[in-house]
Amino acid sequence: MSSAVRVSGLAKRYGEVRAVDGIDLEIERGEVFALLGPNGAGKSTTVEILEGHRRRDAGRVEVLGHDPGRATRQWRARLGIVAQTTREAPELTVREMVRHFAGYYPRPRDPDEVIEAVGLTDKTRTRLAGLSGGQRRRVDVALGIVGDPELLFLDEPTTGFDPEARRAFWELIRGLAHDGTTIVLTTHYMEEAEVLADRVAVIAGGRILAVDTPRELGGRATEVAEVSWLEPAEGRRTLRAASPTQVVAELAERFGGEVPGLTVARPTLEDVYLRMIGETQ
Ligand SMILES: Nc1ncnc2c1ncn2[C@@H]1O[C@H](COP(=O)(O)OP(=O)(O)OP(=O)(O)O)[C@@H](O)[C@H]1O
Repeated sequence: MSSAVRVSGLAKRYGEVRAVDGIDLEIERGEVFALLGPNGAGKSTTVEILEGHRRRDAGRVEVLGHDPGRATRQWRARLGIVAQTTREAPELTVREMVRHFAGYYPRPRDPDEVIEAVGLTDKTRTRLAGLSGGQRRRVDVALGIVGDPELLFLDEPTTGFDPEARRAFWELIRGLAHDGTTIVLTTHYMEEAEVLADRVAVIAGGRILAVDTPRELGGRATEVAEVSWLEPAEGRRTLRAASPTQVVAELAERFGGEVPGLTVARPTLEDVYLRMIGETQ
């Protein structure tokens, strides 16, 4: 099967600012792909070009087999977009808004099922103006998926969510991915990328610094680990170890069982990400 997204040599300038400066990218169908990068890195510009909402200066772009620069209605109907929250139509109820959007698509999902999927069943008859910020964001997600898209763009989808709502949202996205929806996600939450993404791309200054699985980005999986434990009468000891399992086995033997306060840690996704970004500055 062809890729969902194929990009080569993509470039976009705003005056002197090179917002996107030669990006190559390939996203498989069914993949959850996260774009990570600091403010102003070029993520939104890239995504807007993929969505057909912004013109590019150079490069080849194919999204679901078509050039977004020549978007048709049929092609657009195959995409779902959850951009930043709009404050449109505050007088409509949740159900009215979702039904209204369903009408734009040739084969929409059932609006009430979508409302249930985003956890707003008890707010079905509430006007948008009466929702909290996190609830409004869930409506945005409902509008993005009601067309049953093949490819879903999520721009910082869980900003303003409480932890429970965020976890419920992750379940929802995992369900969509499981059913074959390709998902392109931008986020500033490393945990979100770690939980959801099959692969992440780190972008800074309009360029891609690395593309890998969250687990392996920047050599995370093989990097030296830190083994730490509580040594009686001494306090916490920490050892850097290329073979942490060996160190733990030796400790277990010496303590004759449970090692007090034992932790084994490798760099988090955030550690690796910050190091990559730091090296570009
Ligand atoms: N319409 C515009 N006109 C002029 N400059 C722009 C415009 N949109 C973006 N830029 C600039 O292009 C660069 C990339 O911006 P972009 O919005 O793509 O970054 P981003 O990675 O999405 O950032 P954030 O995480 O803050 O959303 C920035 O330097 C920004 O100031």
